[in-house]
Amino acid sequence: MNILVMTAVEVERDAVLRGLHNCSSFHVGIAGVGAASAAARTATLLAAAPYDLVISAGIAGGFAGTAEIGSLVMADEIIAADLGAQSADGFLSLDELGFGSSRIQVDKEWPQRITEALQGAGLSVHTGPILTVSTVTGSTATATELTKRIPGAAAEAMEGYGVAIAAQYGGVPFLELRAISNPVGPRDRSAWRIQDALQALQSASNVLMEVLT
Ligand SMILES: O=C(O)c1cccc(C(=O)CC[C@H]2O[C@@H](n3cnc4c(=O)[nH]cnc43)[C@H](O)[C@@H]2O)c1
Repeated sequence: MNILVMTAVEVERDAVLRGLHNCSSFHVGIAGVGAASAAARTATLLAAAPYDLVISAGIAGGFAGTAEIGSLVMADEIIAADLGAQSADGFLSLDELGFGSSRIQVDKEWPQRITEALQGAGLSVHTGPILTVSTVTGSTATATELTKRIPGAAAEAMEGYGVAIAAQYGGVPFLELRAISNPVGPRDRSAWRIQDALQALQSASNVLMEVLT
C-alpha cells in the first residue's frame, strides 16, 4: 500500500516521519498553510505517483469539552466551515447556495480501524467533524457560532478540505487525523501546546504505520 501524508509545515512532517521510522510505504509531503495550497500540492503529488490513500495530518484547535490538548481527532467528515456567504439570516454554506458541498464524508472503514488501534495504543482519540477554516478562530463568539452551526464539531485546522478535494478528484480515499495543540476560542498564543501535539502526532503516526502496512 502506498500512502501519501500531507502536513502543512516542516515540524509536523518531522513528527510524522519520526513516528513512521522511514517506512517505505509512506511519502510525507508539505501542503503549506491553507486549503488552496494544500489542494494544489496534493494534486501535484497525486499526479506524479500512484497512491492508495491520502492522509491530511497535523496539529489543530480542539473544541472545548470534545477534544482536549494533546488528544487526537479522526475526521468522520471534513467541512469547509467558512466557505459560503454571509447573509442577514446568518451564514450560508455552499450547499445552501447551490454550488456543490462544503462537506466531504470520509470513508468509514479506515478511520474505524485506525481509531481502534490508536485507542489500543493508549492514545486519547475522538471521532467527529474536522472543520477547515481560512482564519484561525480567535473569539468565544466565533467558536460558539461554529458549534451551533456544525453540531459535534471536534476540531478546526486549515488544510483538510483542500487535501480531501484533491484526493476526491484523483479518485483516492482520504482521511484527516489531527493532534490538538490549542483550544478553539479566544486568541492566546501562549496557551498553544505545540510540542504536546507534535508528540501525539508522532505516536499516532507510529500506529498508522502498524495498521496500514
Ligand atoms: O499564531 C498565529 O497568528 C497563527 C496564524 C495562522 C496559523 C498559525 C499556525 O501556527 C497554524 C499552523 C497550522 O496549525 C493548524 N492549526 C493549529 N491550531 C489551529 C486552530 O486553532 N485553528 C486553525 N488551524 C489550526 C493549521 O492547520 C495550520 O496549518 C498561527
